[in-house]
Amino acid sequence: MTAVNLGLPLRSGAAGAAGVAGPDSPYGPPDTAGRPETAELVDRFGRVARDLRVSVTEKCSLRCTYCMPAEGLPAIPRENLLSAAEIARLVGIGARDLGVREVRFTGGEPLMRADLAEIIGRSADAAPGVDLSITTNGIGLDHRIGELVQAGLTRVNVSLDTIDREHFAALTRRDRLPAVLAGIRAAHEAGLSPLKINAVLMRDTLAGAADLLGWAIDNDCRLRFIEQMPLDADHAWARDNMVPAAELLSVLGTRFELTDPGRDDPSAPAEEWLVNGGPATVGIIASVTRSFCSACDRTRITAEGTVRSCLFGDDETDLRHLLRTGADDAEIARWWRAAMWGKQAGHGIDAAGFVPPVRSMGAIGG
Ligand SMILES: Nc1nc2c(ncn2[C@@H]2O[C@H](COP(=O)(O)OP(=O)(O)OP(=O)(O)O)[C@@H](O)[C@H]2O)c(=O)[nH]1
Ligand SMILES: C[S@@+](CC[C@H](N)C(=O)[O-])C[C@H]1O[C@@H](n2cnc3c(N)ncnc32)[C@H](O)[C@@H]1O
Ligand code: SF4
Ligand code: SF4
Repeated sequence: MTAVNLGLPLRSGAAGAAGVAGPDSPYGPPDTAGRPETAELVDRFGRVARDLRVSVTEKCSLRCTYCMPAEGLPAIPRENLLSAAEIARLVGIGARDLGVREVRFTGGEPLMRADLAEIIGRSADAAPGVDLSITTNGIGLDHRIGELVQAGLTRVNVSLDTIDREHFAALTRRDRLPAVLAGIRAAHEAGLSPLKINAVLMRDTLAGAADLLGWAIDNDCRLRFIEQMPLDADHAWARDNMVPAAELLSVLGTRFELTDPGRDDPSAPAEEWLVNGGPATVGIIASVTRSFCSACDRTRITAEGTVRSCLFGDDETDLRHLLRTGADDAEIARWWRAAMWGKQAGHGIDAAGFVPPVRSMGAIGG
């Protein structure tokens, strides 16, 4: 798709989207030739997106080396960020008109939005009965958990790569491990369950992986390791250097007995293993070596209000313009469906000539 600017900065902007299609584009809407007449978010490969991930900010309290540049992402101008009311309107359209069944708020760091409780509360009103969760680094969660749960938050995933304080500070460029642990404790005390922990698997974290799993089991957390993807802002990822799931399994196998209970949901990114016969588990999100793209059920909205059909797909479709120029819900739903019809088959990391997307993980929303 040719890059089309609708008031969003292209390539040079806050988060650097590559190509943005939208309603006043001279190129018109995304191509929908062959799309069946269905309300749902279907694509050319027969997949249906029902899991919505909404990025609410590019800001973050950490600078994880596998995600952000040391200086953070360029700030998105305030007027380009979706408001709480705009986010809730899209969540409502997704749930009511497009078949969305669960919504996850992410970022950047969602807790950096002072109005996160308002975002969740308005979304709960707009989409009653839909699961509303966050993926967070946990910093400050202890101070916010009450208002978030009251607003309608149903679940929390916290990212934590190591329980060694010095190692944490090196990986995240911030000495904030105690704050993350306080956030995890607060989520437990608030009764949010299951509490999942995401750890990015790297050469650097492999040695501490078994310790992290032992800690997670002792602290009633469901740990999942994520294969590192080429979505770091510094472009340091290298296929030859990444740790594949199989290597992790053999390392964990020296301390724990792992059994594979079989994958029950093919579109869930994590494959679960029973630890020492269960009930404890460890999950592995093998995005690179055992990709789940063929069963992908995700649709994404960026903090600036564009639909991003795939983590690795730079073509985006601008809904913010529609939201701000009086479009009705049916028109917004039509554009969203069109955007998803064009979703690519998969990440393509193993294809010859693979080029990472322009936006990094923190700018897309994990
Ligand atoms: N390749 C790929 N990876 C994804 C996708 N969604 C999530 N991931 C990876 O999985 C990690 C964990 O995602 P979470 O935000 O915890 O979401 P989840 O695993 O769907 O969460 P649960 O529903 O709680 O299991 C992300 O940080 C990504 O690294 C996706 O659509 N594609
Ligand atoms: C981008 S963060 C946003 C939410 C929040 N700041 C957090 O860290 O949970 C979402 C998830 O993406 C993961 N992530 C970031 N960069 C990644 C990469 N290059 N490969 C795999 N996962 C990555 C993080 O570990 C985190 O679990
Ligand atoms: S992974 Fe999350 S916490 Fe770490 S830099 Fe990226 S957005 Fe921030
Ligand atoms: S890389 Fe794209 S197609 Fe594959 S699972 Fe992620 S979002 Fe879905």
